[in-house]
Amino acid sequence: TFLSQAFAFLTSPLQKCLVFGTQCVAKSDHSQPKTGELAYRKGDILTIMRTGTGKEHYKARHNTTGEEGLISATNMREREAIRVDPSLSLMPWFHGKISGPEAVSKLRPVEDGLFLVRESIRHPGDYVLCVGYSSQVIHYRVMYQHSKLTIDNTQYFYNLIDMIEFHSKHKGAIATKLLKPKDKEGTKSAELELSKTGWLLDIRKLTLGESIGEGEFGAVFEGDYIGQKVAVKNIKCDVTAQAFLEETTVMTKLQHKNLVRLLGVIVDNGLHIVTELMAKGNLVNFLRTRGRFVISTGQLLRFALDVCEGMEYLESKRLVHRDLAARNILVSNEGVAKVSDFGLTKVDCKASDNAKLPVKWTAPEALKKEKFSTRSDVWSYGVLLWETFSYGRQPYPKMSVKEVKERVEQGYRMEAPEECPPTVYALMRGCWEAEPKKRPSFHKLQEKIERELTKHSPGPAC
Ligand SMILES: Nc1ncnc2c1ncn2[C@@H]1O[C@H](COP(=O)(O)OP(=O)(O)OP(=O)(O)O)[C@@H](O)[C@H]1O
Repeated sequence: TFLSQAFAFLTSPLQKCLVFGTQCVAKSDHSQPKTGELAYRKGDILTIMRTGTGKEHYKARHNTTGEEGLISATNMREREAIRVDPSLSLMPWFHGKISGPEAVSKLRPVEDGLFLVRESIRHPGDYVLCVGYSSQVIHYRVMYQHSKLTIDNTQYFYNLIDMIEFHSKHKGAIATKLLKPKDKEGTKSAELELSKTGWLLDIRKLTLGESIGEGEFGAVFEGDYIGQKVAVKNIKCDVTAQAFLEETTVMTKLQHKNLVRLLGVIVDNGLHIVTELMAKGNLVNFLRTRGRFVISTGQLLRFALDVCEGMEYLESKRLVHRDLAARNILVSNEGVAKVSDFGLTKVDCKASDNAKLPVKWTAPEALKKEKFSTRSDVWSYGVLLWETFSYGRQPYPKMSVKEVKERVEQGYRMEAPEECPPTVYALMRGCWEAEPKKRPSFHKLQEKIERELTKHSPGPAC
């Protein structure tokens, strides 16, 4: 509840200026459009293309019909954010380890096509698909073979989500199509929730292009979603997909010019997370491939300011990023830097698993006492400033993670990058104060960077 209170959110009408790509929901029918206007029904999702003739008018595209036309912003609302809710599940029909008789009792009264999946007790690691048919419950053993799942040794699936999807559309080797999931008590279908709130996109409208990056959990592809360039992360493993669902629900609450925007998700062949395309890739590669002869100090300051503004917004939502680093900053086609990768983002809290922490970026109190806060994000921001002004170098060069941990604890701090303005180095040192309270806020950092920026011309966009 504390999480949902923190995010009690947004069904307000749209008053502010809408940017390209914003998705909104129609508040009522508009079935008799005048020439040039777009027809839509209550609940339809529209994508803003550009501002129209009047202040409240926008050119928009209908997400289902693909038609374009003018709309009035007063008749639209922003898509609702999804509450962070641990009961949201991509597999609500998965009941874990329960026995056959238990499964049968859950499926009573038996209906044709009513189903659930359980983990086999007799064959640990295998699953059982239990389906109602002709007043009986049939148990199909799902075997794990060569890293894939199969019931009949002819159809193979990457994960349970895929298997259920397939048999909802085709009978295949089983007695009936899967018609109705029997949800586990206490779970809510994420797919239904995403669909109700307008965040579920349609795979038929997505065209995938080339691979543009490799994340820890899968490749990222360039794509097109009804005319908008997008980036798509596909997560095939269902357990990982479930974990990413949390990152995604956090992203539904965030709308800021310096945060990579979520456009929606697709549940098909695992989970597809669709975000705006950041054509110039991540900041580390961007800086390394261009270097100091191409990118001016003014441009570096511009990036630093962009990130700072995005972080100030996150702070205003009481969110802590916990993985702020130049590799998680992406650069748009227009050269705007935006914060991404909200995988570890949490409301101010203790870490639950610090084995995976990015040590070179993490504040000492977060490493030692698991105390994450906006001020520990400020520490990471200092390291990000260092990476930026050294044009994408690895921080604490030549030092091992263990060494960094020990020496930083004893007071060691990195030297200024070559040709770094002294005022910027002073900011880094401020971010690296051992005492979190002594570190500047993102607001203060923003003011200082803005002041510094007035001394440098930003230079041409790279
Ligand atoms: N929206 C995007 N636009 C353009 N490129 C992107 C986008 N998202 C990711 N990429 C590219 O793909 C790479 C991998 O991104 P991804 O977020 O999957 O990596 P990651 O940091 O390992 O994250 P995770 O741990 O969440 O998998 C990025 O470094 C970037 O180059």
